[in-house]
This record gives sequence, C-alpha cells and structure tokens, in this order.
Amino acid sequence: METVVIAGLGLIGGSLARNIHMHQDVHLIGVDQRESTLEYALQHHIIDEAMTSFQEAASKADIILLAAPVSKSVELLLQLDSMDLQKDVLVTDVSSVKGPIFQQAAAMRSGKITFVGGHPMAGSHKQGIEASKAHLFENAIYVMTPVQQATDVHIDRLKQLLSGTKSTFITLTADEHDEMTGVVSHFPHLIASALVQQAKKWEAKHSFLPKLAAGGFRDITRIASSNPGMWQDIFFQNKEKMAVLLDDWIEEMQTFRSLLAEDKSEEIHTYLTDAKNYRDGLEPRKKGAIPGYYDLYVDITDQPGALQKVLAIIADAGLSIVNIQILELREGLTGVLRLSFAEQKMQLKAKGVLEVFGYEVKIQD
Ligand SMILES: NC(=O)c1ccc[n+]([C@@H]2O[C@H](COP(=O)([O-])OP(=O)(O)OC[C@H]3O[C@@H](n4cnc5c(N)ncnc54)[C@H](O)[C@@H]3O)[C@@H](O)[C@H]2O)c1
Ligand SMILES: O=C(O)C(=O)C[C@]1(C(=O)O)C=C[C@@H](O)C=C1
Repeated sequence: METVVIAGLGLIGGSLARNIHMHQDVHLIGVDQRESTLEYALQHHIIDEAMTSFQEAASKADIILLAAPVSKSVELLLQLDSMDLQKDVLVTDVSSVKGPIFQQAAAMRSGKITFVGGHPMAGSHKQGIEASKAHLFENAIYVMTPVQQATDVHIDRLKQLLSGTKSTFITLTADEHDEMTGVVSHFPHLIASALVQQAKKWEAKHSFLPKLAAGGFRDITRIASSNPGMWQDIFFQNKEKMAVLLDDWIEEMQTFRSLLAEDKSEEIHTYLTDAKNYRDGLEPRKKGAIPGYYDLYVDITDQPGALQKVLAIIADAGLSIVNIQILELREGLTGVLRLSFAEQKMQLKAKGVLEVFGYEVKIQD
C-alpha cells in the first residue's frame, strides 16, 4: 500500500485528505505544525496517522502533497532536497502561486524526487481543517505545472490520486498560471479589500453607511473576509504580476473617470454592456469559476416568523444550509432570502419543497 503524506492540514490540505481517504486505498499521514489540527484530523478519521515531524513523515512517503501557505511549501520543498527519502517520490503542492515553488523544484538536486505542481481552483474565504470538505473540488479546474523531467507516468499517478475530487485537470506553465490567476483570483481579492477599506473610510462621514451595504456590496466583498496571512503571502509571491495588474487597473479607472467627466454616456453604456456580456458568458455553476455554492433566492414577506418558517421547511426536508443572507427586506415589503447549499441536489430539493409550500423560488446563474 502506498504512503501519502499531506503537509499542512488546513482548508485545502484537509479537504484533499478527506477526499483521498474516501476514495483511495493508501496509508495517509498528516503533518501540521498545530497539534490541535492533527488531533481533529485523527478524531474525524481524515488521516490514518499524525506526525509533527515533516522529516519523519517524508522518509516514509511515496507521494508528498505540500498544502501549507505558499512560502512555507517552498521551504518544505527545499528541505526535501537534503532528506533521506524513498526512491522515486512524487511531490506535489496546492500553492495559489506557482512561480516560486516551480523555481525551487527545478533547482532540486535529489534524483529521488519528481515534482508536479498542482493548484485546485476552488476554495473559500474560510480557513482551517474545520472548514474542509471532501467535495470542495468537484467540477473545479485543477491546474498542474510539471517540471521538465516529469513524464506522463508521473502526471497520471497524480491524477489517479486525485481522481475522487472530480476536478478537471489541465496543464499550464507556472508563468501562464500566475498571470491568469493574477487576473481572476489574486487581483480581485485586492479589489474586494480595497472596496471595504473605502467604505470604512466613508463611514467616518456617514455613520449609517454600513446599513446601506446590501446585496451588491456584500456579494463583491465576500472574499475580503478571507485569511489575511494567506493573501499577504500570495500577493508577495506573485508580486511582479500584481504590479502589472495594478498599473492596468489604474489606467482603466482613469479612462473611466475621463468618460464620466466628458459625459460620454454612450461609451459608458458600452463599457457596462461589454462587462455584462462577458460575465453572463462565464460558465455557470462550475465550482472554482464563480461562486462555490448553489444558491436559492426565496421571496419572503417581512412578517414575524417568516424566516423561521422557511428554515423549518428546509430542516424538515433534512437539508443543511451553508449560508443565509437577506438581500432586501424593508418593512411591509417582500424581500429576498438567499440560501446557499453545498450541493446542487440539495438546492434542487429545497426549491421543490419550498414551492410545495407556495414560496416563489428562483435559481440565478
Ligand atoms: N483557501 C483557498 O481558497 C485556497 C484555494 C486553493 C489553494 N490554496 C492554497 O492552499 C494552501 C493552503 O491554504 P489553506 O486555505 O488551506 O490555508 P489554511 O490556513 O486553512 O491551512 C494551512 C495549514 O498549514 C499549516 N502549516 C503552516 N505552516 C506549516 C508548516 N511549515 N508545516 C506544516 N504545516 C504548516 C497550518 O497550521 C494550517 O493548518 C496555500 O498555499 C494556498 O495558497 C488556497
Ligand atoms: O472562493 C473563494 O473564496 C476563493 O477565493 C477561492 C480562490 C479564488 O477563486 O480566488 C482563492 C484562491 C485560490 O488559490 C483558488 C480559489
């Protein structure tokens, strides 16, 4: 039986551990610097064995998966180069930035290691093993960045290990990966945080401002609630691409400001229409692309107990909700309740039962 070591049992490492444990016949060793995380993983049968020493775990491994923060995974890979390992160890990672780890992998001198980088394009604003889920990567794009020496045999070995994730695997160079994730993942995180900072600044003038922050603001800033340590690390590791995107953005905003100042309403309409068409054309409901949850929009009235009634119907149907949000509910008017589910079949079942009770329910892409 092969031994798989996962170093870093947080949201991503924990989710992969759960998935591998469920689908593969391997001995799974978890390594983490936090004792409480290892205890949790053992108690919940996410791993077979826990170790605090990376070196001890690595010496037993056939496959090593690095799932610590990006800069820590680079350090762990460097440590592997001088360790006593089994023959032909496959090493992979899940880092959100691929350049630094790829450079380290290309500089490895140990002939025992083959590195095939990995990045599952799904996640959440939560952190830690408690938030991990075996199905987190279902339908997500899983990017692979193999080093030059890696063959199809190595890549297939990794795909086999991860086959239970039901992800779609693609291969990119580290540079292509970092440029594209810079655009669709890293830079949007900066913008979300910047919007929150802007609101915070304006609150000094209008203390009522946060109460006006309805669906739009909440939707676009969800990811500002992500793990600051992880994103600080990502921004620094992808510093050059971030700098280019910042220049690009500043130029774009200046253009928009000129259009407004010059009353170019046609151009602004075109700008917004282009963006709408592009956004509408993104594939819906694929985790990793745009939202990771399956949402239902339920029209409810602002009556005492209205929310409880909906929740009771959902609970009676044996369904669990991962998030609830009231998007607009003003006195006496109907409003929209957004219920998020982890799986599509739960979303559809909830729609069915609520409709039986006469609720107007919508699914929006
Ligand atoms: N959160 C996401 O949405 C997401 C998605 C895809 C990839 N990633 C990448 O996955 C990696 C992990 O992110 P996460 O969201 O799971 O973070 P997390 O904070 O939930 O988990 C990180 C874990 O690594 C452990 N750790 C830190 N240093 C370690 C070390 N030296 N040795 C062993 N364990 C160590 C921590 O104790 C923690 O349990 C990062 O590289 C991140 O870029 C994150
Ligand atoms: O859904 C989220 O909260 C995420 O931020 C996930 C997300 C992203 O889409 O940007 C974040 C970082 C990753 O490396 C991959 C996915």
